[in-house]
Amino acid sequence: MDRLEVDVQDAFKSYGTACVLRGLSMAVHPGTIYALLGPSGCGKTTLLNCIIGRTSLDSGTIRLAVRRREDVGYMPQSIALYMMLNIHETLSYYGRVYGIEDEDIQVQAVKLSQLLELPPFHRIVDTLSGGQQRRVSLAVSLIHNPQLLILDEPTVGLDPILSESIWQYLMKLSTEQKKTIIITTHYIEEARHADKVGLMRGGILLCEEAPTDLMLKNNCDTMEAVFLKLSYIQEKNKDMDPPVMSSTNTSSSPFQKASIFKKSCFYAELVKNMFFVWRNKPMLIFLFGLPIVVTFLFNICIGHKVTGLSVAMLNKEVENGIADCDNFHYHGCNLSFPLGCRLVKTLQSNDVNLIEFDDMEEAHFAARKNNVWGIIEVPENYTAGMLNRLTNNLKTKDHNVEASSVNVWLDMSNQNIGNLLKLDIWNAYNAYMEMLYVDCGWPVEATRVPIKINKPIYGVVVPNLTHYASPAIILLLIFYLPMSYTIGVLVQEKVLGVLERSLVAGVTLTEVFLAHGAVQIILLGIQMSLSMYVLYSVYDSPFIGDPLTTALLLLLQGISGLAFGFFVALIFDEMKNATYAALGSCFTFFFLSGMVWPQAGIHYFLLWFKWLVPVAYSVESLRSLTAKGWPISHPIVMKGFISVAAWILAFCLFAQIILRFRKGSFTTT
Ligand SMILES: Nc1ncnc2c1ncn2[C@@H]1O[C@H](COP(=O)(O)OP(=O)(O)OP(=O)(O)O)[C@@H](O)[C@H]1O
Repeated sequence: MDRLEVDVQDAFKSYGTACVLRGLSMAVHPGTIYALLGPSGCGKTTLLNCIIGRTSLDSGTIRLAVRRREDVGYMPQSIALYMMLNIHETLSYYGRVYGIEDEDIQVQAVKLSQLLELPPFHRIVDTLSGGQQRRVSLAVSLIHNPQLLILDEPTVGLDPILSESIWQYLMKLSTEQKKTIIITTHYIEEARHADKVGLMRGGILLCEEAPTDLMLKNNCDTMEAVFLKLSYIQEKNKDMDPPVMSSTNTSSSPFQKASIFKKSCFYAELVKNMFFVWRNKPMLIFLFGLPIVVTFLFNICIGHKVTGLSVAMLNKEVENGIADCDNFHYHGCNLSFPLGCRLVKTLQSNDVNLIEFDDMEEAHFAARKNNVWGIIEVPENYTAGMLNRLTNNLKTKDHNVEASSVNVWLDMSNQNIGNLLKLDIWNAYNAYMEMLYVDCGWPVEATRVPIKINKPIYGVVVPNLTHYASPAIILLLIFYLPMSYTIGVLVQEKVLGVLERSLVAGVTLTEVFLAHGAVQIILLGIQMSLSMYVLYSVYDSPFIGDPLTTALLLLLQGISGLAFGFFVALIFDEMKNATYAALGSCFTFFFLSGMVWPQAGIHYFLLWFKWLVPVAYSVESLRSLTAKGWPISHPIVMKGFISVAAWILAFCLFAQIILRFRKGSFTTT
């Protein structure tokens, strides 16, 4: 029996309930061109996918004379090229994936360029015409001079002259170099050039013969006529003896198991990723610009004193309201100066915009119209009441308590503004009272609340929200930037079919992840430095910890973002779904990270699930590192490191599980 280059026996393959290959057998001899013809949807691509190991058969066997992926050249139906690379980089990438030395790639690239009339090497693939891209795609499948060539519709959309020249080249390859070529095409007449034609319909081969023999046997002048005749016969007999799948006859991968890490593939991926980043200038600006813009905006917009808030003022103890306050001498133990005016002056010096009202009804109306954030009413006998209260202390009568109380109504619909105003009013009261006590030579301590807040153990006397939230903002940034970049790049590679093409060529997902990770770590280092510079140097967020430990925690957090992005990219094949997943997780992580509100205030039920958030423990850890200067051995800091490391491992494990579930959908068997 003749040795076969490709031998397919009783192949069955279904997608769900649709049976695409139904007991198909096919024999391809070495050094020949085999044209696989058939209508759209008859299963040609599925058959080729099974041959090259992109997916596996449900039943049946595929035997190849070649055992290594490097001996197969595959051109998919879609263009499946990296659009950002130029022609030379594209050919070099695939050449390296196949383990060819750079000098040999150069020689072969020049040869293919002449044969296929490729545009100049420096041209970026994205700028080429459809026909030019198809020729580059064909050159990619030939760059390593493979023994077996599998071409899925290489001539589709090409002009007849170019199609003819490609056929001539393929014929030369098979006759002179004894290469075996399997080619699918919709252009049935083109198949006359092949040594053997397989007419496929409804998942089976109607016949397998030399084109001239086929036409002779069927008494037809054209291949089209043969195909029509055989299709008609099959249609008539379709109910007779449908092929039955043998459950015992299962297929295994036709290729030798390759190692999961090859230096050449890693290097090819690494160089390709670097070119990708370098070519994509807008993306680069975004990647480096975003940390700067976010950290600057964060510091500019958050945690600052709110000034200029308007408040309605009804000062009933002076006849002409606030204007009268200017008529009194403010300083000294001047008890004829109405104390309400002291409150007014202190509030004004604190940038509260007091708007005078004579009538309480009007003041409320202004609050309802959102013109003021609250109303302050100083009673008619405020000063007398207050002095009486100060003098009589415990013996103060109720009417004096009433007279010495300033009434305040606040619009608390905005918690922050309401609380800030409340604080302004408390502070103004305390300030004017203290000043009065000093001016009159009374003991100042007597007016203070008898609780002494001493120098803080950590942090500053007046902490600010920016300092509190900065560890969360930097960690979330460092998590999300690599995550979104990874999702963007990998899902795009999947959509374009380039990831599959690389996997078919022998690249493993481990190499993809490591090469991608290596480039990401460089980007991450720059992003981290930029964010830290803005937060800790330009804006002076508290930093008394060890910079190296801090950088290590941030780096690990970045890698966990990268692993999460990889995991999401494996699950979703469409960009929009991956984006939804990223956005959904972003909001969840944002709230549970304790950025807006301390984690201790989160509902206890959710607190049980805090460990499910990859940034939850690291935020506390980073805060302790930077603001408290605790070492890595401190349990709180250590928890952050353990949590991030565990998440990296967990995401890698989840990715493995996804790969097992999705085996055959975009990974090679
Ligand atoms: N991953 C998949 N999941 C579900 N159905 C699929 C999948 N891939 C292919 N099919 C279905 O299998 C059938 C055969 O598809 P295939 O791509 O092999 O046909 P084809 O002969 O190559 O068609 P064409 O000439 O148009 O490329 C089609 O009905 C297609 O919808």
